[in-house]
Amino acid sequence: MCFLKIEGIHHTYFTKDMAVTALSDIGLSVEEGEFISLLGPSGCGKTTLLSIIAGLVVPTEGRVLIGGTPASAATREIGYMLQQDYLFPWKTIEENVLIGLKLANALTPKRREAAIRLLGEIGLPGVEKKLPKQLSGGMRQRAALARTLAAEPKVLLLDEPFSALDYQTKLKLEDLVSSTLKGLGKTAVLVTHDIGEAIAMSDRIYLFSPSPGRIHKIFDLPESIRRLTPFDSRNHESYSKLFKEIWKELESLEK
Ligand SMILES: Nc1ncnc2c1ncn2[C@@H]1O[C@H](COP(=O)(O)OP(=O)(O)OP(=O)(O)O)[C@@H](O)[C@H]1O
Repeated sequence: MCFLKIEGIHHTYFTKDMAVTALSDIGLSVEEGEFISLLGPSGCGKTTLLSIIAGLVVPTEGRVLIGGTPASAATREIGYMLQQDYLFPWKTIEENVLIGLKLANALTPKRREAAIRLLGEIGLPGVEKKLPKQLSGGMRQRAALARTLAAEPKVLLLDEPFSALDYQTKLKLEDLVSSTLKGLGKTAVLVTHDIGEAIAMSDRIYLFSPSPGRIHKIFDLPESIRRLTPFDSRNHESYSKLFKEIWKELESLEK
């Protein structure tokens, strides 16, 4: 069933002395539990589209539906995970993880218990009373994931969440995020510059072209690679072929 629907999105930013059309004629559908990636050259409107899905930017034209209802920033339907973890440095990990629920006046003992359990499940047992500065970069991103999931969003928006991490930590977190989201049946949209990451994590990749941002090509990943973990996908026989195909398309866009 189509869960996240993006219809006829067109967006122009108006500044004092000019207008920049960031997106034109964007339409796509994502089923519940699917993981898609947005890939493309710098400035092709990937972040703008995420902000529109999150309800943070109102598009000039078009609309976003989640489960048939217009998306809005005012609800807890959407979770955002960014390159920086944005944990509050003076709050403990537990306080950070629960902050979204607290602000939304939705913190219950059951949800608190579930959030603490989630911290354990994603490899952070016993860190609840620690401050962010006492954790490594990878551990902080795990805590950021727990904070995002604690609010029980229906759709997760991931804006280059691994790009500030060292390579080994990034590979580990790709596997962790993928298995956690699959386990919970969450729908996710990832923005990345990393072709390998997009292949390893996605069910489908949307390659954007710039000026204005449009969907240039869609890559549906074969079932044989989709059912693997991101790490194993990188070792699958069709990985290199897909990588080359996407790389060639990207190069043609930058000419
Ligand atoms: N607030 C803004 N005001 C004016 N123009 C903007 C604004 N935000 C983005 N743009 C312009 O819109 C276009 C798309 O930008 P956007 O950041 O969405 O692209 P992107 O694909 O995410 O880029 P990158 O990969 O470099 O992060 C660019 O031309 C950018 O300069």
